Amino acid sequence: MMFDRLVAELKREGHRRLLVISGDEAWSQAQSERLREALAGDWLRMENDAPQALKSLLGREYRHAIFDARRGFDVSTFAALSGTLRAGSLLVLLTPPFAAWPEQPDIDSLRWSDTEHPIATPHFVHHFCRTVSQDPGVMVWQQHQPFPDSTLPSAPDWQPASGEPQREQAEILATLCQMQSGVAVVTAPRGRGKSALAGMLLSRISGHAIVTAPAKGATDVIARFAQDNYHFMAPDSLLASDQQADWLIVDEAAAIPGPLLEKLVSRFPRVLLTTTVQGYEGTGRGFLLKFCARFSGLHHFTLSEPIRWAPDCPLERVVADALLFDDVVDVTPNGAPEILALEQNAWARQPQLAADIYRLLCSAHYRTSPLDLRRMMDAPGQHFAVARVGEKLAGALWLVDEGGLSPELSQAVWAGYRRPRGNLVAQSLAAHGGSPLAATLIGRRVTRVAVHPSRQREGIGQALIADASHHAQQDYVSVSFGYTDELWRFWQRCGFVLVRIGSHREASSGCYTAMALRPVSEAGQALCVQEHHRLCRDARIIEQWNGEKIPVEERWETTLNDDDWLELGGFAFAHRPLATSAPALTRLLLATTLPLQALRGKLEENRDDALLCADLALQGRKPLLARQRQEAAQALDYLDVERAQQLKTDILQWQFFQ
Ligand SMILES: CC(=O)SCCNC(=O)CCNC(=O)[C@H](O)C(C)(C)COP(=O)(O)OP(=O)(O)OC[C@H]1O[C@@H](n2cnc3c(N)ncnc32)[C@H](O)[C@@H]1OP(=O)(O)O
Ligand SMILES: Nc1ncnc2c1ncn2[C@@H]1O[C@H](COP(=O)(O)OP(=O)(O)OP(=O)(O)O)[C@@H](O)[C@H]1O
Repeated sequence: MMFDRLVAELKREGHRRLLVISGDEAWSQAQSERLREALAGDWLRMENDAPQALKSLLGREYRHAIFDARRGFDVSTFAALSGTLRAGSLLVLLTPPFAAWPEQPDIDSLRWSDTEHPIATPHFVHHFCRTVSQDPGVMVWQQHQPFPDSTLPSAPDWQPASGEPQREQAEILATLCQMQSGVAVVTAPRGRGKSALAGMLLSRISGHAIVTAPAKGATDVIARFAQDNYHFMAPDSLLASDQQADWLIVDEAAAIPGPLLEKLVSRFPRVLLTTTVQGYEGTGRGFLLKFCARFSGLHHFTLSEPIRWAPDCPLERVVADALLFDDVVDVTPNGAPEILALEQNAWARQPQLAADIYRLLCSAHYRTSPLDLRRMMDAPGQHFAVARVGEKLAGALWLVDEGGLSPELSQAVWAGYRRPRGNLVAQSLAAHGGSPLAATLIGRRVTRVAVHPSRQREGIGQALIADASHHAQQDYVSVSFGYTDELWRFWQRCGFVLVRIGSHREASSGCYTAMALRPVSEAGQALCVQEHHRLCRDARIIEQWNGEKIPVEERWETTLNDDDWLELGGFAFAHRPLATSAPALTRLLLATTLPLQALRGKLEENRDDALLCADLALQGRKPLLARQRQEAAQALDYLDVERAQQLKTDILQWQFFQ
């Protein structure tokens, strides 16, 4: 009965609330089941094992839900779930007993910590428990304790929206209806009426319009408001078709891969994109930073008043507090900054400062999500630095330890036999570079760096990086970033040397991945020189593969050297990828007159894999690659059989790694 009254009160006020049930398995299960029986609703139930759940939650609505975080806490899905709940809903969160929780391994950590087994996440758990315990809007029900007092000061009655455009919606509609051409974007947090607005636009225009979205089920609200003018097509079939229309409407645009979206947008005279701006993956802010930045005449609108629920909703507030969704960049930090290095215990000792680091990185980086928050808080090997002006942040830097693999494992990574999790740059140096021992060196990778927009180009970024390199007890500082000329200029100014450019554009950013090093020790210096030299020597071939100009001094050579022999051994006798070995293979082909059809077809004639397979009567890519490896072995034997056999014996040893 008590819950009936609570829910009736929430409905009257238009609010939703969080109920945390914390106790042992049997007790918390029993309480959640009792609640479910007592209250009518959808009672959507989720736990950590639903990786696809997040996308399916955008644009939907439910009454009441249970999130089971007892084994793992996927906070992005938790936040997404909270956004789907209608006014008058409870979100029930099941957690372990608070006293045991900080030490309990969290299976969600397997997604963001490069450890073999799940780890305990004490910093996050303390932060979360502190947040919910201090928030009067949250009911925390602990086993062996009475149900908490659930009363809050009474809020006014809520008037749900009538169906007519709300004030903010009406203003945007008026502008959109006048728009002759161009791209408009509407961003807002959850439940502000973005989709309804898109539907209202459709019902008001006379021309033909197409709606697209990552999932059709998520466009119900648009369809409802669009009346008769609703024509949905999935993004890929729309791209494949030659459909024309006066308007293209893209709902949840940030969840569509950038390059696909770009092609779609360029085909229609008027485009409306809507997207959620809240920190979980695949959503908004990054979309604005990265995708929308390329349209000069972009019209950007925002909606701030919630419509799915009333303003000041207790559930919305606690989720934003727990996941640090709110912005900090509005305040300009004036004055000379002081650089300060911080370790992970800052989350316990100076939680406000640590939270500000995350917020600043979020506001500047299109990919920063709650996964990063959890990684920053509890994954091993994380370090930070800030440029601080009083209590405010002008810049923040996040670094992670890498490398230090055993020689055996590093060689196995070089040969392509092993690819353990983590160590992004350190492993890449071994897997794609010239030195089988590269991953034994110790590096510190810059995961993210950001300077407050009003304080950029003052040398703060450079000072943060210089300080990190100065403290480092290691061989090098590294960075992996989506290549743009501006960013590369920054890294160059920070003393970094380019060592690798990826062979594929990243789907999310449309950029090639670049890796660069700033050597610290002598061993780091030697590795840096070797890899940079290799890049210069191979640049011409890499450019042919990815069609991009590589910003290094090209030093193409046609003859095979010792590095090439090793590389070719790795390709012929082990599992080095073709793209990595392509420059050395190109030189190998120049050194022999053997037919080597599978290699020449690919590297000299640039033939499609399918055609090549048909010509050579091979059943697909795997047999083709096996043939290419055989041909490389044959050519090495032809050039110097003794050397080739010795190389083969050495490299084959590396697979017997325990
Ligand atoms: C792994 C990663 O984090 S990669 C992504 C890096 N971060 C981002 O892109 C977030 C948004 N950007 C930022 O926060 C900042 O612009 C940063 C971190 C890239 C640079 O920080 P700042 O403090 O602005 O750079 P700083 O003033 O130290 O620049 C040093 C030099 O780098 C070069 N540089 C920096 N920014 C730029 C730019 N936008 N265009 C061209 N050159 C640049 C310049 O040569 C500059 O020296 P100058 O101003 O005397 O010509
Ligand atoms: N003007 C309106 N009158 C009546 N109901 C409205 C109005 N605008 C929006 N709604 C309703 O409010 C709810 C939230 O709207 P909508 O789904 O458009 O928000 P959204 O910002 O797209 O949310 P999400 O990011 O969660 O998808 C929906 O149930 C929708 O039907």
